[in-house]
Amino acid sequence: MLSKSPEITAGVFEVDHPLIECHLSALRSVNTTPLSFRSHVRRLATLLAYEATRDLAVEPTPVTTPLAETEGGKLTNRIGLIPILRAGLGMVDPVLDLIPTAEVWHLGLYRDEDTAQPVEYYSKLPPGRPVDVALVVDPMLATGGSMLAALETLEKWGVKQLKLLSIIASAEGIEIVEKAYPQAQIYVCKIDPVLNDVKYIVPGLGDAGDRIFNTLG
Ligand SMILES: O=P(O)(O)OC[C@H]1O[C@H](OP(=O)(O)OP(=O)(O)O)[C@H](O)[C@@H]1O
Ligand SMILES: O=c1cc[nH]c(=O)[nH]1
Ligand SMILES: [Mg+2]
Repeated sequence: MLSKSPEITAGVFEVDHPLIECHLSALRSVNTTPLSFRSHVRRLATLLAYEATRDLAVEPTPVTTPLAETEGGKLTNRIGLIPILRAGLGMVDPVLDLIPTAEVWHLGLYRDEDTAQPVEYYSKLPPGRPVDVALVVDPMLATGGSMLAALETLEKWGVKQLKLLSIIASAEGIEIVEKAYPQAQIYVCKIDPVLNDVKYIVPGLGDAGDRIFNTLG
């Protein structure tokens, strides 16, 4: 009999792994083309998702192999994959490859360039039918404003378990989100030390959405 209900620990997890280190370096580089930028985002999202899904509940399920009956496992809960548009879209396919049964619910938020405040422009969550576990994906967590706005929407929807996946977060953004949502699990590849005067993460990687979609101008 499988016994797979690992303990759920809230907090911030900076995932330390040689492959993350290498792909993140390539992602940061100003010389990385949009084509490789997208592929490094996908690889990093896969590695983050592997860590972030470690404690998902699994229930036993019978499997018939060509040779015998055996016992396998299947995910117990409804999993929602929540990309914050636009940049979060770059992390959807790799996570969906790992969890093909996940429901994808998009949240449209952009950061006003002058105020750095989040502006919501898309949300179509069906009232009364929240997922059990939300994996919120956005490569960048800078001031934390966009993530906080997304979490507020998901909390109102009724989601109980919140898992946030960002490739780079700023130290101050993470502190703000952790304080507001101490029950959330936050998975990041790297916590960078500062925001500059226009609230970009330094050293960071620039504007993730523009680099994914080749809209730097
Ligand atoms: O923590 P914050 O200070 O809120 O900043 C982070 C947000 O900014 C970026 O999105 P952006 O507003 O550039 O939109 P885009 O994905 O459409 O480019 C990023 O992908 C986050 O959503
Ligand atoms: O450094 C940052 C901050 C916000 N959004 C980004 O894409 N990058
Ligand atoms: Mg952007």
